[in-house]
Amino acid sequence: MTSGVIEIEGLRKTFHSVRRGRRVAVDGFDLLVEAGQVHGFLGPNGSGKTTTLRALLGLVRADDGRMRVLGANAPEQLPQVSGRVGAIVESPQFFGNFTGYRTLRLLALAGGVPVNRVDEVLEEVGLADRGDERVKGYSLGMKQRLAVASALLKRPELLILDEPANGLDPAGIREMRDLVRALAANGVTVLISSHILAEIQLICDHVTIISQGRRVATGPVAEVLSGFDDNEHLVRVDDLARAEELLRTAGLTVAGHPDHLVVSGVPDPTTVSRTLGEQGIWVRELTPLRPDLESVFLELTGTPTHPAVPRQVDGWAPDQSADGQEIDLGMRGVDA
Ligand SMILES: Nc1ncnc2c1ncn2[C@@H]1O[C@H](COP(=O)(O)OP(=O)(O)OP(=O)(O)O)[C@@H](O)[C@H]1O
Repeated sequence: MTSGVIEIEGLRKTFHSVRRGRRVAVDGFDLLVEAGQVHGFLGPNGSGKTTTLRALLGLVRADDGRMRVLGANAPEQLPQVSGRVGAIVESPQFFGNFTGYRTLRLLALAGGVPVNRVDEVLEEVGLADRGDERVKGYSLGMKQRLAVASALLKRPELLILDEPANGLDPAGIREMRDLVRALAANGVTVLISSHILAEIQLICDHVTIISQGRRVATGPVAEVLSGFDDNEHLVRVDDLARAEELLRTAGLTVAGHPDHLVVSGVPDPTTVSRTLGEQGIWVRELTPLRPDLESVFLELTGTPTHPAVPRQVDGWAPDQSADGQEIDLGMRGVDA
């Protein structure tokens, strides 16, 4: 097994409820997060992200699979490493009448953290000048940052954030992004779950995509995207019809649009400009069309996975062992 900060192999979790029956939330899922990564955990609503994180942190019992956090078997050995892990997996609840400073001070005292750390974390999350205000006056973004501050009290090596941008306005999302980048620059490994694709693309260097409880892609963001690059180019010329005919005659795949053409399967764009230029058609625009995470995500998660056909993109074989034992590490967020 590769050594990572987070290692999950073959995680399975099925919920049974009288009202909703049997629901497979995670179906043989694998995840590897290595030191120093800002790793996006991406998937549509209900794809199993929160269940995976809750199982990893011992907040819900896994049915099957092997998990390790900072080398410790999860959840049994989590107490050995919990001081090195910060996690916000469920919406933190704060006392509205407490100030941000008082909230963190209480948490620091409860966690055996020196109280002078409170000012440092307020500074780190950009709340230094708002720490004396009551939490009930905070915006959602400020509350999220206060939650991150609480998770940073212990100076964690690993920070796990479940949907940190959820409900934030664009300014709040930008603040969260800057915060995560600053943490990563200080050497913190970060795992962020989200369904906001653009955010993952902007913040993360690595990504794992989950669909229906299964991993459908993983790797460096650029690599995951390049696997979906059809070498498409947008072409603008004055005589679209003639250009289309010439390119087709040259054996290229062309899609016509009202004011441009899209030529696919052309690694070298000079093929297009030469083919057209030789016939006196001058290219006004020739732009590569790169796939973004959004289109990759739709392609990967838009097709239902078949239970019998694993769609993992690399060679991890799920290991069927180690039953989870429920341990609450108090990492549900902040209960001040
Ligand atoms: N406690 C539970 N009891 C029953 N079913 C559950 C429970 N928790 C999650 N599920 C189901 O498991 C599936 C995965 O849910 P999960 O919350 O892990 O997905 P998610 O990817 O985090 O989604 P979201 O982005 O909406 O939070 C869903 O179908 C969900 O309804």
